[in-house]
Amino acid sequence: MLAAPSNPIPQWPPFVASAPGKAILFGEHAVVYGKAAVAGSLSMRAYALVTPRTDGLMRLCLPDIDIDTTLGALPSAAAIASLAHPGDVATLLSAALLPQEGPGRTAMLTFAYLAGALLPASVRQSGLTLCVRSLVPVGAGLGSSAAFSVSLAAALLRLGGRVSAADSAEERQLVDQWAFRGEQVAHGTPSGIDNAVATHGGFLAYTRGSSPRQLGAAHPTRVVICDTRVPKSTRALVAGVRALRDQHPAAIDSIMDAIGALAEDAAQRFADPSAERLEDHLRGAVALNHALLAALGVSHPALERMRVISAAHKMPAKLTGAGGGGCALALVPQAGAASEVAAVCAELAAEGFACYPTVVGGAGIECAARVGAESVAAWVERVAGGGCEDLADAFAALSADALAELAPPVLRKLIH
Ligand SMILES: Nc1ncnc2c1ncn2[C@@H]1O[C@H](COP(=O)(O)OP(=O)(O)OP(=O)(O)O)[C@@H](O)[C@H]1O
Ligand SMILES: C[C@@](O)(CCO)CC(=O)[O-]
Repeated sequence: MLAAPSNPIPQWPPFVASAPGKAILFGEHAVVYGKAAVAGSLSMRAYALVTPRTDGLMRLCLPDIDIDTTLGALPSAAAIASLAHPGDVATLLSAALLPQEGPGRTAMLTFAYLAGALLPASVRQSGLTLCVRSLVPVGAGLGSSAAFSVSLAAALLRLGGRVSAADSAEERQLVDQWAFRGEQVAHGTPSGIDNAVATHGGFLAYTRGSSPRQLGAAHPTRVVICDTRVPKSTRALVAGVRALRDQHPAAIDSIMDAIGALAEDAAQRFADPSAERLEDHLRGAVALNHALLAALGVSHPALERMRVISAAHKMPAKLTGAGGGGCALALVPQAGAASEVAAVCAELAAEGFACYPTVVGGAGIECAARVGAESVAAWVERVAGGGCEDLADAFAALSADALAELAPPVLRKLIH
């Protein structure tokens, strides 16, 4: 068990912990079976604003999923430590407090687990408001749950005095470990790749059970992420692949080996100083990886339609995440014109898909009580137009464009 909370911050100003979504470039599903996967962080991020209270309440304000609620007593750290699996946290809470099912239930359980384990007594007594806003679409295969868990774990660890800016290797490792437990609450048996990318940022090669490896010079890669808006369940898709493997073990294991080989090869090539050579390689490998995933039964007609459209614009694409709907990513040639990206997005939008032209390979977790020269509180008040009674309410109402201003400066340079 990880060490108990220590050295709490006695008085604290509002601060924001933010973590990115992820796109898996190679290796989804095979990673569950011990193969390598390569993933990168997105410029789309979750932002958790934490503000102090004095009434002892825990307010959880999650406007993206229509939750604004106040939790009474949290489970004790000892009760959390005694659980056989983080997902059992529901047994420590009153059923009347929780929605029966859905994103709200999962998010509240994740919060109860991490806050119960990590919040020091002083903050439990005084209370807090947590408001999470995210530009990562929920449940689309872009790691919204990991972005949520990582920003939450970092915020709570900071309140316990165990993390400050979350910028050292030690602090990041701690955030990653706790965020993984948050992911276990949400997903049962996740591989850990999503929380590793959301914590460390850049590009990572990951094999279950080993520490993630940061990759090479990591040329930031232009992509179009396309959300087919077809709902999917990661848990059900992973279970479906397992059932297929039970029926055809040798064949499915060969597919897993092939996917793993593509990921390993790509991981090596990320060290290539030539962005052109890397791009050439990735374009072929992406198409091949998608074909193998389709053989596992995790594609969907909407994903195939997306691939046809993007291929016509010379942008090879693959599903990213669990598949079964959700998202695909198309590689944009580094020399591709903005008009070509706009054209492919317009065609995809005409199919009812949501498009996000973005960059893979940006920053990981960040924790800060300042935005440039301003305090977080002053920044929220100014951007919200001033006169806010409640900082969390103002934050909840900010536009997506305003939120994007909170992205780390390095990332903002890449996006614009
Ligand atoms: N903006 C948010 N506010 C609150 N909770 C969130 C938010 N975004 C994600 N979550 C939490 O994450 C869960 C979504 O997890 P899910 O695995 O379905 O999607 P994903 O992480 O986007 O996809 P994948 O795991 O395939 O990448 C939600 O049910 C909720 O608990
Ligand atoms: C499908 C999967 O490989 C990726 C989901 O983003 C599941 C996992 O790794 O936990």
